Amino acid sequence: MERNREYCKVPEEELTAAEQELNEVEAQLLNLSDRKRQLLDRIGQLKDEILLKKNHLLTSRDWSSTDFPWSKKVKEVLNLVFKLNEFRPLQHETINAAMSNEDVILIMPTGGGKSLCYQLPALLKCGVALVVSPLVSLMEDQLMALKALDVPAAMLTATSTKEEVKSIQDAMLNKNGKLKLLYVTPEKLAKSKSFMTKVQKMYGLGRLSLIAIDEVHCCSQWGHDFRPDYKFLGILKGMFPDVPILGLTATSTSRITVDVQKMLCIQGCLVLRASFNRPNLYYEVRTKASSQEECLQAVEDLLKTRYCSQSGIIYTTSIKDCEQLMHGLRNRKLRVGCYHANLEAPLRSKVHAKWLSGEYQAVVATIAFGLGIDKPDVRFVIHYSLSKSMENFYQESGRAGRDNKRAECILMYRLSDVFRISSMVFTQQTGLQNLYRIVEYCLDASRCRRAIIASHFDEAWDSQDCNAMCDHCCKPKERKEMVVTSFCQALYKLISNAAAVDTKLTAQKLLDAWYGKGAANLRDISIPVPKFSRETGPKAAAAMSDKHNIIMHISGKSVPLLSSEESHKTERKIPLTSNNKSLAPYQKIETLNETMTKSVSLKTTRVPKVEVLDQRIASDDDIQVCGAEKRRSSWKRKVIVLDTDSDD
Ligand SMILES: Nc1ncnc2c1ncn2[C@@H]1O[C@H](COP(=O)(O)OP(=O)(O)OP(=O)(O)O)[C@@H](O)[C@H]1O
Repeated sequence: MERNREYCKVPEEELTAAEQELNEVEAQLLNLSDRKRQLLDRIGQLKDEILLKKNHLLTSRDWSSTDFPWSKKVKEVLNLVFKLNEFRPLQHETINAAMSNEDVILIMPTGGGKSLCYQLPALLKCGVALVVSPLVSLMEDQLMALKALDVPAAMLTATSTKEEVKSIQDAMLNKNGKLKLLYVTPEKLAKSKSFMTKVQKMYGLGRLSLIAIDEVHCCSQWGHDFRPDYKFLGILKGMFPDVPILGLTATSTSRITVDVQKMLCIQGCLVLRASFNRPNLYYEVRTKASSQEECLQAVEDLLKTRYCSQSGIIYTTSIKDCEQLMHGLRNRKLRVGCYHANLEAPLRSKVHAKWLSGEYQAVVATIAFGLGIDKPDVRFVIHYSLSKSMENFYQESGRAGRDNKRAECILMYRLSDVFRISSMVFTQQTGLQNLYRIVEYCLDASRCRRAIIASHFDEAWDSQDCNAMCDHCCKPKERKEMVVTSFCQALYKLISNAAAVDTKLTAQKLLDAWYGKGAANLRDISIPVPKFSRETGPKAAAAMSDKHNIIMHISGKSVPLLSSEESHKTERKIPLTSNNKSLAPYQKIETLNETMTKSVSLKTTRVPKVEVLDQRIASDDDIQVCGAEKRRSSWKRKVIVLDTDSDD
């Protein structure tokens, strides 16, 4: 009996001891995991510091010096091979950095002369430079220009013949080969193992002189042009650590640049950024009429008077618009051609050639007409509807005035185009965000257009820099600020009313109801008719929807309004019209019936953020603060500025 009790005591004691030890181990684990977290944080910080230090060191070097061992040769090649007298801003710096085997990201506006920055070092260095370029047509243009200068260059694409591939691969590995530049698409690099093996061999022979990556912003998901195959380029630095990488782009915000550095594993590299200001470009935003006829008339007037016998481009959003506008203008006896992705390549080349020769005054085009356009005397670029992002707009409008003479960039804005484009872009990761930046550019009724562009690209701006080269600085409008609380409440109420009676609500119907027009069951007599004109109404509505973080998604003609937090979750619930091909993948997810696909039930959408925001903007103090400090935070979105056509 006694022995038994003793026997029981042993496991009890052991259990207590084990539990105690477990507690101690857990406490230690907790301490260790705390320490692990601290160390990881610190390692991250130290890595950042090292990168920053490296970047400061790189940035503080005088890259424009003419005392580098290769400086004399650089000047000679510039004059004798490229037949140029002087460098343009940042070209010399980039070339010196590439010659020093540093990785560089060069951000230089379109037409600034980026190609020379890798072509010239490629000629000076031993071996072959690999140039990654996104478009075959771009590569062809480059090869043509290099051929004219007698520079040995070649390109490899998916359509290169076996013989071409063989002769290029031989040239890559031949110690005495003359080849200096090899253009390839990112797809070729990503998908052709045998080609990558040849590049590795070339590297082994010390013949890979540098890697230039054109349109490098395509690496970043934050960019407007993300290309999945660019992701593959991330392995290059690891494979060829001592070969300098030169990333080139015309458009990159700081966020995109950091992302690109990460993707390419060249964090802390030298970043050279040329000014985005194109002093010779005049920027203007015009209100676009609602009828097709009036829009055509407006473009006709511009082409026949202001731009009479001048050359230009008219950008449209869709192929259908492009063709319609071209026919409309031709019917009005204007010499225009159209250019879009659905045309066969020979036809596109023909249109391009006719435009270059002056046979066509303008090309009506989609964004397919862009990369590689190098006509110096483009005097106007008209955006027949807004672009999908500031980056797109800047790049497209930047095709004007490459000869540095005055040229004009006119954007025709109307609210309904915002709806159309948002339906095209809302499935893209940053599609709506990007679109709203350009909407802000259009809606801002007083700020210098160039200042908006500069701030978008994180460039310092002085109000004197514009030199009256935008519609606002040229003719400053009287500025009026309004508190939009009551307007938000009015719109919210109208939307709620429509939801209550389960009625479809289009943007037009919403505005009609606000102005006391349209279907009686959508109107609300308790809501005062706005005192500003009907033309200003859509601007105000769009300004509020954006500035108050209510995002408009369009599906067919319905306009659900969502708070930004909810938009992501709710996006997939938005039913789609069957004719909206770009959104087709989501249609598979949808189980909604046909009637639902034609109308978005407002009950399923979430609007109430308006009220929350309104409470916060109810104080006059708040409004003054945000008026004085517009960029401070989301609270900047409290006041909208309306056109002077408002009578209030
Ligand atoms: N230093 C220079 N002096 C005079 N002209 C130059 C100089 N550097 C480049 N150019 C010319 O400027 C034009 C544009 O150059 P390039 O095509 O390299 O520009 P880019 O920056 O690549 O433009 P995009 O982004 O549109 O491709 C070309 O006609 C080129 O010959």
